[in-house]
Amino acid sequence: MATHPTITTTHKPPLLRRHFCPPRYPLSPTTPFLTSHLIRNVPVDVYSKRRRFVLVPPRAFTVDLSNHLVRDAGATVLVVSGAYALVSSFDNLTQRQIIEQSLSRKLVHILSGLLYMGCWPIFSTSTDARYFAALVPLLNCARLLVHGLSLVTNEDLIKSVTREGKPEELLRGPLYYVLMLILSTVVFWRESPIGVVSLSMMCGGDGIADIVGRRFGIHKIPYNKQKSWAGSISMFTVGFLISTGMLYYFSIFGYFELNWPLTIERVATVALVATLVESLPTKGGLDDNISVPLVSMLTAYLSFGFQP
Ligand SMILES: Nc1ccn([C@@H]2O[C@H](COP(=O)(O)OP(=O)(O)OP(=O)(O)O)[C@@H](O)[C@H]2O)c(=O)n1
Ligand SMILES: C/C(=C\CO)CCC[C@H](C)CCC[C@H](C)CCCC(C)C
Repeated sequence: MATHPTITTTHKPPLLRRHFCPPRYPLSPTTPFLTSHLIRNVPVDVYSKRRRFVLVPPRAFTVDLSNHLVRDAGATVLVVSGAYALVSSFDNLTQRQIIEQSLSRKLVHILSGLLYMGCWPIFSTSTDARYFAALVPLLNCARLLVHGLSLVTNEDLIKSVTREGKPEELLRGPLYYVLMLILSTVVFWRESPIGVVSLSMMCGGDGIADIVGRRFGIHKIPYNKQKSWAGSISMFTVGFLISTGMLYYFSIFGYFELNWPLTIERVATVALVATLVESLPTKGGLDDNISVPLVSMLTAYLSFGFQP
């Protein structure tokens, strides 16, 4: 039989947490665990003073914790399957010559990161949720390494995400891309506009610059004959629109509240700086999948402030 005190109150858990978590213990989704730990180890005098509040059976918290684990593990499996399905679908479209390999690569570039972010609300509110989410790009990172180093051959992956069909290409753009997804998920997650805007610029903005620039980029940028006005203008416009749309999406879930006139100015600044950096000549220099998200993070950090 359980030896814990019985529940004799109608107070809801948040109230209990307030009583049992002194200010030095942050109220976070892991608080239930800390709370049950504190209750069991609470010194006797404090315990007796607050006897009427020593009410929460640790079992309830264990169930709460395991609910989060089940939900996050399920969400991870779902998103990993989604990533696998996306890459296979584009391989299929390329094989059937419905789209060119270069277009497939850019569509995977645009869609995978944006859909990945779009899935973030599926994860629980636990503080560990971001690490479960980061497992998705991490597994893809391992997949790129294994195939990029030719330890295993997978034509699907190579055909849908490389330009020339060489395995070693997986170790450049696609690898940097998933590394940026991991970085942003772990550092910013869905609670900060910084990560959301930076990934939107990398996926949406940079991806569209290539698609539009290759097709309509007749007028080249004076300082970089490889890039065009059409590519850069579309990067700025689409990057700005996708970033704003993503921020709106996350604000609907209540992850952050934004002052919209100010947010629009800030997103426009980030989009402008990212577009300028993307337009620079980078022969042998930093890949756009590193420079665009990093410079966007820095600009967003300076304009939004850090809200991890
Ligand atoms: N601002 C831009 C960006 C890209 N492009 C077009 O898109 C092509 C690919 O650009 P980019 O992605 O920057 O080139 P790479 O780094 O070589 O390719 P990738 O990022 O796909 O590895 C360019 O050759 C150019 O035709 C453009 O016109 N204007
Ligand atoms: C071609 C790419 C970059 C070159 O600029 C992108 C490579 C993408 C990866 C191989 C796959 C990444 C998958 C995402 C981490 C998860 C997507 C999940 C979603 C539900 C489809």
